[in-house]
Amino acid sequence: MVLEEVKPQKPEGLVTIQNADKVYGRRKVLKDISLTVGSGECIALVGKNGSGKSTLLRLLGGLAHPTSGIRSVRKGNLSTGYVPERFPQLPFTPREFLMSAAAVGGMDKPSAEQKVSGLLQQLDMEQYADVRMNRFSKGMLQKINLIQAMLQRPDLLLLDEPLSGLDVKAQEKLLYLLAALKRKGTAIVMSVHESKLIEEIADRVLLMKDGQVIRENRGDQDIKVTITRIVMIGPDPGAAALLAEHPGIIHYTAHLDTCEIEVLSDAVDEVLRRILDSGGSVISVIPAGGMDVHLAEVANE
Ligand SMILES: Nc1ncnc2c1ncn2[C@@H]1O[C@H](COP(=O)(O)OP(=O)(O)OP(=O)(O)O)[C@@H](O)[C@H]1O
Repeated sequence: MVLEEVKPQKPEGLVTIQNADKVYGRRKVLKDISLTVGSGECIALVGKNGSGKSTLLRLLGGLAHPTSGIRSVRKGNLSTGYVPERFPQLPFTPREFLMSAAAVGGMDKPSAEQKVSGLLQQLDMEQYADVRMNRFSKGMLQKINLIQAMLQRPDLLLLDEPLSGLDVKAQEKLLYLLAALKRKGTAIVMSVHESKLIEEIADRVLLMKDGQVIRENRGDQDIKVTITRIVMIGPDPGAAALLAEHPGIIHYTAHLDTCEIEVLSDAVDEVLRRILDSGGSVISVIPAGGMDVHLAEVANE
């Protein structure tokens, strides 16, 4: 018996960017980016503030054009949903806003009403459907932001920090909605730094630094990408700036007395060593699972 070799199916390319640069003024904020997004795949973009994640999302969505290089999309219609990082406080109600977004997208009124109500309900926003959004909190605005992008079951969903402002319950619901969309074939590209979202739905993780993709991890390569949060005191500003350059660090937030950094877990040992070598002290290390390991407690055992 001859067994036919079954080749794994490559997802259909929805959008491709080839050797793209993006220049703003005299600054090259994206450098030689090449990326194909296949249908139904989920790509997470991680990297420090200013590394180019939002710009790449806008390029993929055709909301910004590459200064050089090419963006091409598959033949036919490509419907795209985009969740920007910040959503304005508009003087409309969610129902007014979402119904007009649906109409602009060509949805008929009965389907739009059904979809809008369903999504508002799923994200616990039904009771605010007719309240003006200029009184909404950041999390409430983010939910409306997400609903407008998911309304028409887009082929490509671009999410800029989708969990930002959402409480734990809303995050869980969003994860569920995104996983369902992905199963139905929607491609998702998201700028993200929560390991929960990465672990549950990302097929590929691209680490960006200074406008370049410096590393790519694929789920099928069995490389687990998890993020660990380290809270520390110090070190002095010079050493802190050097530390922040470490490619494993994807987020660096300085508070009044402490610094909080998010680190790819495989770089944690090296980063901890650097913190201690440069005179900083570590207050806590919080691995992806959310278990808070207090070093002071460990030291006292
Ligand atoms: N419209 C613009 N005009 C000028 N500079 C811009 C513009 N958009 C982005 N930039 C610059 O491009 C660089 C990359 O910005 P981008 O927002 O893509 O980074 P990011 O990784 O998404 O950061 P963050 O995590 O803070 O959102 C930054 O230095 C930013 O100031």
